[in-house]
Amino acid sequence: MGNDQASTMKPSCDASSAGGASAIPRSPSSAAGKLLLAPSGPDDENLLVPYTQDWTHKWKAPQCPAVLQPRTTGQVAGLLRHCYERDLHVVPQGGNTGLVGGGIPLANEVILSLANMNQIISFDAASGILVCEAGCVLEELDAWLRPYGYIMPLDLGAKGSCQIGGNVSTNAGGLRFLRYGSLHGSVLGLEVVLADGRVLDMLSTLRKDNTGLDLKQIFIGAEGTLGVITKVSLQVPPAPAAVQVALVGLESFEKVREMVMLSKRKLGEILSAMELVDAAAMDVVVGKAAWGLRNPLAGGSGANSPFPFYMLLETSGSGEAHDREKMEELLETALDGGVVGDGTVAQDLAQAQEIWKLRELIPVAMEEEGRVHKFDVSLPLSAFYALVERTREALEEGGVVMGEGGGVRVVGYGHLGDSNLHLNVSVPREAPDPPEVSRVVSRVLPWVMEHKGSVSAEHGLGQLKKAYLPQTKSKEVVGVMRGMKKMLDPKGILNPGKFFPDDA
Ligand SMILES: O=C(O)CC[C@@H](O)C(=O)O
Ligand SMILES: [Zn+2]
Repeated sequence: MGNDQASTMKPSCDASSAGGASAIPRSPSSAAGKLLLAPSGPDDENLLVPYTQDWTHKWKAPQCPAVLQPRTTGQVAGLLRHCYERDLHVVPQGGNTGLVGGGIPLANEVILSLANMNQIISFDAASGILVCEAGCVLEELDAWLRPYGYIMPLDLGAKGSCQIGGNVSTNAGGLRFLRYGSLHGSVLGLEVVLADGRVLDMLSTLRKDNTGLDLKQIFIGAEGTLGVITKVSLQVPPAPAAVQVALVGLESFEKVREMVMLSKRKLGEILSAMELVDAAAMDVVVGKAAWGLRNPLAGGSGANSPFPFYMLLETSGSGEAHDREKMEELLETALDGGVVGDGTVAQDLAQAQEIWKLRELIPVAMEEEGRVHKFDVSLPLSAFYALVERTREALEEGGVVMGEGGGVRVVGYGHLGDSNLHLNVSVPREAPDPPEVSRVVSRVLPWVMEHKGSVSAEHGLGQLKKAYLPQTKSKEVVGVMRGMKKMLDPKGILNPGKFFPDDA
């Protein structure tokens, strides 16, 4: 592509061959040309399943008459106007990769899929400003930008399926957050269709614009309750010329905290990711023999995971030799000072990808273990891992059978650099949760609140956590949020029963 200003192009990359694609299933591309998917007989029974259920099998729409698949903003507006006039409820849906049930109907809502709106509208290679439709798949956008020397400012395990409109609607965080920050900063503009079909053109491509309220911000993270995002304008960062990836093993969480400080000090502005994997999480991923992954720090010990903690460190900079030297110097200092027990720096891209897989595939590996209670929380580093230990201890004290082979597994991992912990508790799928498990998992989020954390760091509220909104925000704040909902969607047709608690 020779032009600086690309226009109306479909991302050409095949995500399944783009490398590093996760095993999170791709949502099927909708049948070309059709604007509506609706079962018309028994043969069509499973037609809507990819839209009405999520990949973790936790959320399932009891009844969904149809999936709407518009191709243009005008069609989205027309469909919403139609639904608004008839009081039909609508669930906007991107790649259906969310983890809190935000994109799955609760009753008989229709689904409005943005998958067919997947065109790149423009890209300015000098400023790095991308404008595209909401249904573009994240990984395809990233691959499309690479030849221009740019990347997407966010990266998630679900990149092969998730769509940029869904990312923005849920204010998704992910693996590059530490470096490029929140979508509240990267998104420059949005086009949004309101419940009654009015189109809000806020598709600015300016980095600076102090005229009036920055209205687009209220739609970022609103989970489709205030309007449907149809187009997105983004500031995308230059692709780093040099990337280093290291994995270190540590003997205690106290050492992890020391390493966080040391890494920040030694790597400074080139530090781009700092992820935590505990031994239990490492065991689960390496234990999937068919995946052929190995812990590079396992040595000859025979154990999958000789250390209780691992940190994945990544730098993104512009000088290969300089960045490598910095990473090696960090490891040397950390080893000499007894902060880490062992460490390795990836020698090439393949090794770097292998290390990243050990982290990115944890949610997929846990899904194979059973039904997973997922907790996505922010906690001060002083309380960070205590939550995992406390959960494990409480289950053990309650006599719950733990470990592999049908037991309950508790793993802790996440975006350490952002103080974002993912605590996953898997239970065997076949049986309902033992009462002791239910009791312990019900105590997790109250504990997080007691320790001044957030009950949803990056996954949103959806159905799963909507009850927590009034517990984490004041009455006045929730009141203003409700007022905005009333003003923009007075009939409450958009994503009903999500985000807002039933009784607030
Ligand atoms: O499944 C989870 O609990 C976390 C998923 C995702 O946010 C991740 O960081 O891998
Ligand atoms: Zn995450």
